[in-house]
Formats: sequence, C-alpha cells, structure tokens
Amino acid sequence: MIVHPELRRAAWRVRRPLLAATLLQGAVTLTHLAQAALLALALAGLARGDTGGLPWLLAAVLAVVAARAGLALAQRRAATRGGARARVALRDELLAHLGRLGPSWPATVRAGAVRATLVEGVEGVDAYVSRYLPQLLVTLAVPPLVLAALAVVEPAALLGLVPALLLALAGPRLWDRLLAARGKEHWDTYEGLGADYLEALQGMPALRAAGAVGRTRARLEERSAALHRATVAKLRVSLAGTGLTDLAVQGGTAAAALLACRSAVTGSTTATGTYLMLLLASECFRPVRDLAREWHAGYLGASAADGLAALRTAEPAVPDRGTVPAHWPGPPELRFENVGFTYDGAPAPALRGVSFTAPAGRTTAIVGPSGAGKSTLLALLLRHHDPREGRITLDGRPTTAYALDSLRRGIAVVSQETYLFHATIAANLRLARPDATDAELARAARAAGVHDEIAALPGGYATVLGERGATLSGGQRQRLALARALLADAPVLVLDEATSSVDERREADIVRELPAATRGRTVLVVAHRPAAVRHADHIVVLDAGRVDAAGAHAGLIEADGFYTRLVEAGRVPRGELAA
Ligand SMILES: Nc1ncnc2c1ncn2[C@@H]1O[C@H](COP(=O)(O)OP(=O)(O)OP(=O)(O)O)[C@@H](O)[C@H]1O
Repeated sequence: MIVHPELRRAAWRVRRPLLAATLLQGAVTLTHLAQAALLALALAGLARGDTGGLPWLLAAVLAVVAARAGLALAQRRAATRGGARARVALRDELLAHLGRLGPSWPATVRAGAVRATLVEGVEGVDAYVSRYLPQLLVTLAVPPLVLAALAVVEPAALLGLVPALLLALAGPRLWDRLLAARGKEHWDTYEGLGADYLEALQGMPALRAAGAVGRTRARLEERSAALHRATVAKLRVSLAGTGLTDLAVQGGTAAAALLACRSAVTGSTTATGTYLMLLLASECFRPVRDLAREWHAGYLGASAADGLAALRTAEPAVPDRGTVPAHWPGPPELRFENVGFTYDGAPAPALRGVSFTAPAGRTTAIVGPSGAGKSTLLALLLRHHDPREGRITLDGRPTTAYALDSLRRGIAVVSQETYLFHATIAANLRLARPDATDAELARAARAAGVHDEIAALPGGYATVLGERGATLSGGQRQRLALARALLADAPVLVLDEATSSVDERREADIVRELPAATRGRTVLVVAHRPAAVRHADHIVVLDAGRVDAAGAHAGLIEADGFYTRLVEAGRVPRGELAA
C-alpha cells in the first residue's frame, strides 16, 4: 500500500479517467455482491423446497454476469486510457526536463540508467496508477460495506471477519519499509545492469580492440547474478506479505463458514441469512485478493518512483531565468568579456580572462593546443555552464538574459562527435528543419560536400542509415552533420572540429563552399588544420586558458609568436603558410 508522492502526482494528473476506472471497478465488485445475494436467495429457496422463484433468480444472476462483463470491459478501457495518459505525460515531462538539463548533466549519470527509468520505470507507473490504485480504493471502500450488510444479517459474523480483514490489510504493512528497501535495491541493480549492457554494446569495438570482451562478459555475468539475488530478496519479502494476506483471507473465510454453520444449527438466522453469510464472507475478501494481484503489476512503478522523482527534479547546470528570445535582426556580434571558468574539482581554471569579439556575420576561428580551453569556451557560449567571471554577450546582451531553449536554438553546433539516427538521410537532415524542401536539403548537402555521395546511393536521400550513422564513414557522418547544421538556419553556427575526420582535399572543398553557405551568420570554428582556419576573418589563439593572440592568419604568422610555433609544430602544415 506504498503510495509514493511521485506516484500520487502522476495519478492526480489523470484523475478523471482514474476516477471513472475506480467507480467502474467498484461497480464490478458490486455485481459480485449482487450475484452472491441472488445465489443466497436461490439456495435458500432450494433448501426450503420453494423453486417457484428460481428461474427468475437464475435469470437475474445471468443478467448480473452479463452486466459485469460489460462493466469490466469499460473499466479496463478507462484504466488503460488513464494509464496511457499518465505514461505519456510523464515521459513528455521527463524528456523536456532532460532537454533543459543540457548535455553537461548526463556526465554524472549513466545513459542506461536513465533509459531504464524512462522506459520500464514509466511503464511501472502506468501499471501502478491504472491497476493498483483503483483496486486500492475499492479495497478500502467495499469490505466495510459488506461488513455493514453482514452485521444486519448476523452481527456475530463480524467476530471472525473484522480481525481477518484487518490482518489481511494491515499485516503486510509491517514489511513496507523492508519492501521499499528491497525494491530500491532491486531497481538500482536493474538500472546498473542496463547501463553496463548499453555501455558494453556501444563500446564493443573498443573492448574488442583492447581484448577486454571476456572480462566485460564476466563482469556482466556477475551483475546479472546480483540482479537475480536482488530479485529473489525482493520476492521473498513480497511473498511474505502475500502469504500473510492469504492466511488471513483463508482464516477469515473459514471463521465465517463456521459462524454460519453455528447460526444455522442454533437457528439464530434464516436460511437466506446463513447462505448470505457464507457467500458474502468470501466476497468481502475478493478486493483484498485482487489487490495482492495488482500489487505485483504496480510494484515496478513503486520501485522506480525515487529514480523518477530524482530525474524529474534534477537541477540543470545553469538556471533558466532569461526571458529574451534569441531573435536577432541580423547575425549577432559575439563577445567574450574577461571570461574565467574552473570546472568543479579541477585544480586549475580552464579559462582565465578570455576576451575577444567574433564580428557579426563573419567567421572567427579558435585555435590552440589540446587542453587550451577551446571546447570549454564553446560550452560556455551554449550555456552548458556559466562563466565564474566575466560574461559572454550576443548582440550586446549577456547569454544569461536569453531564454535557454531559444538561445540554444539560435546556435547551431556541429561537433567532433556527430549523432545520426536510425532513419533516412532526409529525416536526419530534416531534424534541423522539418519543413525543408528537397532542394534545400540538396543545397545544404552540397555546401557540406556530401551531396554527390548521397545522390550516388541507390536510395539517395531515402537511404536508411544504421544506428548512429554506422553505415557511413566518419568523414561522411561529419559532413552530414554539417549539412544538418547549415539547414538549421540558426544565426550563429559553431563548428567544433567539425571536419576533423574529413580528408584534406574534401575539407578544402567544404571550406571553399562554407563562406557562401554560412553567409549571413556569425560563425565560430574550432579546428586544427589550416584549410579550416586560415581563411577565417579572425583567428583567436588560445593557450592554457588564455588568449595569446588574435588577428588574421597573415598577421599572426608575421608576428612570429605562439601561432607560428603551433604551425611549425605541425598542427598547421608548413605548406599552407605561404598561402
Ligand atoms: N568536465 C571537466 N571536468 C574537469 N576538467 C575539465 C573538464 N572538461 C575539460 N576539463 C579541463 O579543462 C581544460 C580545457 O579543456 P578543453 O576540453 O576545453 O580543451 P580543448 O582545447 O578543447 O582541448 P582538445 O583540443 O583536446 O579538445 C583541460 O585542462 C581539461 O582537462
């Protein structure tokens, strides 16, 4: 009878269909009582040898059975509707919240665990609110009514029934705390196993390359065994509760039967009263038995409730208090003003006193060695974190002034790690702009240097990609992601090593097309190779979290500073220097 606040909240949102389901469940239960009363009358008539009313009574029993079938059907429909609505509303809410949490949040949780919460956990909530809760309410309401009716027929019957009913309902509550602890243990183990499997599947090439498949299999087997142990421990506690309920139900029914016999022998009740006692005593426990059955269906929801609440109330890395929509009259100017940032727990700042301007509608490149702070800089722009010092402005307004969702929509990003979905190429491209025409898809793909390859595929743009774009090369994936970002038509475009897997000749083609394709946008490019950097209007050189120099390629080379050393160190091939 655990009603977690998270589950109450889920149920309250769909209270109407759930109320209908509960009332109908109550009506189904009442048909059982009516049937018991009619059968008691029929049996009593038979016992007296009075069969005159028997056909009518049996016809009434049949009518009650038929009514129950109809009511049960309507009840299942209402419950399914309520459960489905609760499930959809909860998933929508969780997914929207996950979007708000931003990409820096999952760093602390495992994708497989979130998947388990979103899929099995939410399914469990559906079963809990649509099956267990209506039955719980009926169980709390109907047995007292039956007891009241039996008190009229034979008050002594209550002597056996009331204690049995109290034991059946309250007894298992003694285990509630232990059950909750076992449930949580089981759920945590289940989430952990799910996360391990997902990671092992996704990392299979790396595991194979490292010869670690066997070790991983052994670890997964150990995890599976732990889940088995947690399941058995949970079932043991759960079955102890069910056993006690069964014992009380059987004991109560037997006590009622004995009392009915005693009443019949002593003649303290009529024959009808005796049969009523026998049949209604059994009916009194029906909701309790049904509740024990539904508990097993809804138990998963109760176990997952903590995880669901944690996911739903997780705090985003940055507050979303801005209200200004990221709609600029033209491409915005982007400024970093004395920006400093240190990751939690990091010994040194990732960025310190970073100031530069990315002019509106122009391309600014950020270069620097590994660890210089390039990705951090982009993460701050996208508000995955906020600067500890200084500020970043777009069109003169700090990024914090913009509504987070709108800000992120205004900045299209192509990162080193692209994500393509198991869908057609066209559908993957249209993620950015669902209403894009075929011609617009082709234009973006051409600018990203991937159109010809798509056109050469037998299915063209209708070709279905493997999961995560597995059927494409790394370079093709990056170029598709670039096409998708170009199609997004966001006023700011960020390319974070976006062409790192593309060969140099192709990269040169893309870079040649890029200014035309990105015209009218403010572009930030993080790249190591000159093909992407040297044509930039402005180059910002980062070293150890600081801006070392800024300017155009030729001027920076002439200054013969850190940029030149970067070039000479081979990050920018020498051959490009003269260009
Ligand atoms: N999540 C994190 N937690 C702690 N420190 C981090 C985190 N991410 C990055 N850092 C540190 O911040 C510094 C800057 O890292 P950043 O990823 O921004 O560099 P980068 O220039 O993008 O490097 P690369 O070219 O290798 O991608 C590095 O010292 C890095 O170790």
